[in-house]
Amino acid sequence: MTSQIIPVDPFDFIAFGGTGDLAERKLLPALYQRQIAGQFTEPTRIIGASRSKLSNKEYREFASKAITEHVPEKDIHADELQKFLARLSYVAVDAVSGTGFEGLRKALGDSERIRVYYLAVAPAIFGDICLKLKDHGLVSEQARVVVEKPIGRNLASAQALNDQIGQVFAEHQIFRIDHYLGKETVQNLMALRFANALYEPLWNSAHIDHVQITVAETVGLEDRVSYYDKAGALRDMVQNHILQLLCLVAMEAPSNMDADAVRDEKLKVLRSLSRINGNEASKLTVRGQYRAGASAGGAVKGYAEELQNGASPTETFVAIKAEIANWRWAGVPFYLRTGKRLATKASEIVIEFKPIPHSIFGDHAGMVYANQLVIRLQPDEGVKQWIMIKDPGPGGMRLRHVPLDMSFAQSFAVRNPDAYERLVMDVVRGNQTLFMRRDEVEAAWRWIDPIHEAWEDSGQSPNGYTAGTWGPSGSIALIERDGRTWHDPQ
Ligand SMILES: NC(=O)C1=CN([C@@H]2O[C@H](COP(=O)(O)OP(=O)(O)OC[C@H]3O[C@@H](n4cnc5c(N)ncnc54)[C@H](OP(=O)(O)O)[C@@H]3O)[C@@H](O)[C@H]2O)C=CC1
Ligand SMILES: O=C1O[C@H](COP(=O)(O)O)[C@@H](O)[C@H](O)[C@H]1O
Repeated sequence: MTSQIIPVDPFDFIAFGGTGDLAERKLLPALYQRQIAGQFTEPTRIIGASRSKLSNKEYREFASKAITEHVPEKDIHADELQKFLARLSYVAVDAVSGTGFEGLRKALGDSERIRVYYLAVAPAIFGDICLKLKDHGLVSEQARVVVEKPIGRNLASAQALNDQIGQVFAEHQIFRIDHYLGKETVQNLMALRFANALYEPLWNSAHIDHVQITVAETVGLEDRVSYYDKAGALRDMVQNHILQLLCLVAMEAPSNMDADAVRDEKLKVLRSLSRINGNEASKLTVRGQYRAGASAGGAVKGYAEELQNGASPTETFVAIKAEIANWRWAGVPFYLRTGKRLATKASEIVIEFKPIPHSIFGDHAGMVYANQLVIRLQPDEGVKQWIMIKDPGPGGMRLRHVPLDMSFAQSFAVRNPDAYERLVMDVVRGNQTLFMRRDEVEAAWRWIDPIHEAWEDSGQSPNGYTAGTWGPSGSIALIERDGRTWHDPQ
């Protein structure tokens, strides 16, 4: 099966932070993949911009290495790589002092082409870059700016950051990226819900018992100590990725796929989340921090040991029982959990339907399990609808719980593009459907901030958990005291 590639108009892609980790591991490989997929039209250019004094040749060497290391070998073709490198140039700029912006203006010239300013830099300098772009006359109507998470560390700082960016770019030019929205199965969740008549009549509190969202990672701190220790799992993963997933599960059908139609519906969900205040935080949330243990077959250090400077109150795991106070979802818990150094790397959404009201099969037929819809985001993207069937063959009526399995890799022989590939092309097209609007980001912080405040006020530390497990025992208690169980991804 082939997928249809729709070429985009020629564009200039300016990667601020073009020498950083994100550019190396994600942006340059994603742009290369879109080129070999045939999505570029000419003349498309990519300009790296950061403080290091590099020549064009040296930046091309950096990009060549990034692509060789982060693109699968089968996709590396010498002629395509040369063609890609020929698009690249580099300008040394310092966003704080402002040096180099004149050079950037010269490199861009007077073209009317689409300009994508991708801010792959620390949020502290987003405002500086935007203002300097404006001062140098580099913000045309065709310009877009892409900002990475985290947008702030609480509501006040997010508002300040949004104000700074908003002084220079109009909201329709601002692309707040959440790479989870570019994942294939996340978009498929919308197709599943809104392109099928089957689920919608059941998609409410009359038929759904609860929802689980698990985003589990096996990695630890990696080399992101300075960022992660100030952020923690709630800010790093829940405020953005997990709440976005929750929105897509819980939102009403938008009237169409236009950006604002979709974002209006997500915003209503965020605003309907029941606040978790001081007293409730100890009952409805669990924090953890990994201790030494085993991961991917080897011994790994605990978080505090990795930090080197000792103890830290930062959580590397969080589980939350969330409620959405509206007609569709009242009384349906959404259990959310994410953590580093867990038993496996996997992300899943589980929709558990209510059990049948009465079993007619008697004691010998075996258990009757509730139907579950399991949406697997990664790895092995796909959807499984668990149902009860009769165990095949003679010997009476015995029941079995089996999945109707739609694994995308098996069903479709097409390459599954990385989230950044899809999202970067959407920026060029000017399609904001899969990007967060200012009010969404701020509504998410309004829900997150009281949880943080409650944790700080409690003076308690996160509970320890052994690396390579499913988090602290309190997380299991959080769901089991409601008579339910976590569905641990395999
Ligand atoms: N890495 C990842 O996987 C993810 C990153 N993000 C976000 O992306 C952004 C970038 O992260 P990451 O790539 O990891 O960070 P890095 O620290 O690896 O890179 C930062 C980049 O910014 C440049 N830079 C720093 N100061 C200035 C300045 N004053 N003027 C111009 N350029 C500057 C650096 O180059 P130089 O020193 O040469 O100036 C470098 O290229 C952050 O906001 C991060 O939170 C979000 C999700 C995932
Ligand atoms: O944004 C982030 O996401 C990654 C996990 O992304 P995934 O696509 O590998 O699931 C996480 O490791 C990182 O801490 C966070 O900043």
